[in-house]
Amino acid sequence: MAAQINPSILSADFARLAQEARAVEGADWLHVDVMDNHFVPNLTLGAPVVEALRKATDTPLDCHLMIEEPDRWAPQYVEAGAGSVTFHAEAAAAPVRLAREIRAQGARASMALKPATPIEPYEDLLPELDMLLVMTVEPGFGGQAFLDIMLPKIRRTRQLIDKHGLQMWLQVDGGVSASTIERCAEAGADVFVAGSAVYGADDPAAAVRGLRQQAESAGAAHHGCAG
Ligand SMILES: O=C(CO)[C@@H](O)[C@H](O)COP(=O)(O)O
Repeated sequence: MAAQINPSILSADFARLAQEARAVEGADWLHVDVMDNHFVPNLTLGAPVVEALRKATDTPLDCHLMIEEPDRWAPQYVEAGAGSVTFHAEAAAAPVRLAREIRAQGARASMALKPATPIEPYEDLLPELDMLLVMTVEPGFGGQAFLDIMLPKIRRTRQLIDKHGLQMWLQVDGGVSASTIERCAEAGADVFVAGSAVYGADDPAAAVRGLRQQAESAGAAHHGCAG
């Protein structure tokens, strides 16, 4: 399977969300950043907007919950139409139970790690997940500079996924652009969230195609990314 490019609607025009969602048709998933002003210092949208987006586009929704108490709230996002739900390791009270609940509802279960959170304590949890998200900026805002220091963590996460023979996806998010995507792909990522690099481009759909091509040339399609 090819590398996946997930445009982040955090960089879109929130007054024109439906059109902005359709502007990136051809993307693999639409990345929806849910922020509660507690887990991160920013506030975006909730389940009713996810439900509206679901009706506005055929692109599946990849919801990244940057919220406290994901154990309580994540199921609402599956009900609203998310095809993938990512909760944060730092916020989940019972990550195994939560991942199982998301999967039982019929969505893909994913867990995110903030830059300072190591992957190693979560090794035994990986089989419960469909995707692991390594944040490459501090969560909260689009348009930040990519943290190169996260590349070794991406590599170590890829090694753990391969060690266990898992088919799960490895997503990166934050500062992913034409200048950084190849480094992420070489390190082992196969799902790429890009906000400003897509919505800041004159032609967002062409930006998605360009990023995908770069990621695949750098090796992202060879990491065992399975649909
Ligand atoms: O989750 C986040 C930020 O917390 C990201 O999804 C950003 O929205 C990505 O934006 P760029 O760094 O690509 O501009």
